[in-house]
Amino acid sequence: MPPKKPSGTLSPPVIQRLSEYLLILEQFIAQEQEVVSSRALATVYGNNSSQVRHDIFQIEHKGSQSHGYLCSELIKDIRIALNLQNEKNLCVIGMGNLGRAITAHVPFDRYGMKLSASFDVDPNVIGKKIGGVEIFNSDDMSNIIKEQNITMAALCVPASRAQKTCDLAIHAGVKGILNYSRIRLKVPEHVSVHYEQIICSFMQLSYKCSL
Ligand SMILES: NC(=O)c1ccc[n+]([C@@H]2O[C@H](COP(=O)([O-])OP(=O)(O)OC[C@H]3O[C@@H](n4cnc5c(N)ncnc54)[C@H](O)[C@@H]3O)[C@@H](O)[C@H]2O)c1
Repeated sequence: MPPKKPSGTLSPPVIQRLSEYLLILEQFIAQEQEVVSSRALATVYGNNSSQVRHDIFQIEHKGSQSHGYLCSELIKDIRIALNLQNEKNLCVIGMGNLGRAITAHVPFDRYGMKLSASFDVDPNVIGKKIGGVEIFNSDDMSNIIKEQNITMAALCVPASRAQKTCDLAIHAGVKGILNYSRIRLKVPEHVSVHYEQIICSFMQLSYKCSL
């Protein structure tokens, strides 16, 4: 049977909460807790039960609210809703400190993604493997992205190289970019960019701590 497709379009905040519920539900399972109420999930997540119920309602989960949700079934439906059933290939571009850390430590394979290649320009690292993933020469990026049907990239190059690298990756077929460099990227409409700046999270925390 072909894998089930996600049911519709979810908003970015709902997608973010669902992905975090998924991690919490996995912790419940690890602690051998089979059933969870919306209130318990909300308490751990830090929102309220009506928000949790509303989010779960959007993924057409058939579980019962009155007796709690079966964690394993809810995990299954969240994975379908987030389209984690169909494996997507991704790459890391720029294998310096950050690129190496992502390659070695992010558990992509548990969430329907395969880190199939990484790229750099430094001859000292090209040809090596980190976490079983080969570092290819950036000059070959276009061909390898096409050959391996890579649709997502983590961009970990210096800011001065980010736009050009991003353009090359998109031209080869990448549709989603997680951009760690500090510049805002210009991309065509069909491409999604997410920006990750750890320092911005600290700035937000710093602001809250100074109130
Ligand atoms: N978002 C965050 O929270 C965060 C945190 C740390 C660093 N950064 C940013 O991430 C990027 C990487 O940081 P880092 O500490 O790993 O730097 P780094 O200098 O250790 O690594 C950069 C790597 O990119 C490679 N590179 C340069 N041009 C390239 C190209 N055209 N194609 C492929 N590889 C290329 C370099 O050879 C090097 O290996 C920088 O832009 C940095 O500012 C962001």
